[in-house]
Amino acid sequence: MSQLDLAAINADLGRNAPALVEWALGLGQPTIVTTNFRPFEAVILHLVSQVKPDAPVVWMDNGYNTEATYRFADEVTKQLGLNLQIYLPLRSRAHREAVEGPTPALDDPRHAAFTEEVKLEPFARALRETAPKVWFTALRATDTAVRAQMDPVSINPDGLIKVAPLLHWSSKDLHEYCVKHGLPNNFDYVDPTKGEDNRECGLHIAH
Ligand SMILES: Nc1ncnc2c1ncn2[C@@H]1O[C@H](COP(=O)(O)OS(=O)(=O)O)[C@@H](OP(=O)(O)O)[C@H]1O
Repeated sequence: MSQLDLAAINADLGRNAPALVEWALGLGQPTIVTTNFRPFEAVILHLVSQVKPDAPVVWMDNGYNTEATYRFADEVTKQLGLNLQIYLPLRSRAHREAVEGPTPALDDPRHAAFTEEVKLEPFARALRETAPKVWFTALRATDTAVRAQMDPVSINPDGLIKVAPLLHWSSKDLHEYCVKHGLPNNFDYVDPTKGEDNRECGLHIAH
């Protein structure tokens, strides 16, 4: 993997999502797609599952999703026949809230531990158990300032190849893809670890 010419791959395929997906899957390496089932997630799930129907789709269900998100997760999983692998926090939401109360606010010192418990630890566990060499996300340059600086393909210090085929897509592009392919969408999405939009919670930065 160390021989990959990232600059050439990004230049040649970075703005061609289907070709980038084909290239990454063509490496023949263990692969995962992560999704939080936020708006437009059906696009990355469709792109990958069309080429590799059994690719593990990893979802950390933090227990705080909206009913619409749970319904969307079930609908898109069924429609695309996804190999969905759900990772849950080690403690239930009911247990946590009974002893610690509701979700801590962003400026609460307990917020970091909350994020670790409901998102980061389950993801670390998912990475250990699925041991991917290729990791697809639907990160977009417009999400945050950090993502605006990213390349569609990068390699983390552990050698994991991170692929973001939709990095340069607009919401209009994503919407049109959904319409063209008859894909469902979900706009009623909240992430309890983020108090505001455009905030990084450390999952993809840490990996
Ligand atoms: N709960 C959950 N389950 C599975 N995968 C998840 C989850 N939260 C984040 N992600 C993956 O990380 C991508 C970035 O999401 P976030 O912006 O929420 O996370 S972070 O700020 O990087 O921590 C996010 O981007 P998308 O691919 O667009 O969904 C996912 O790939």
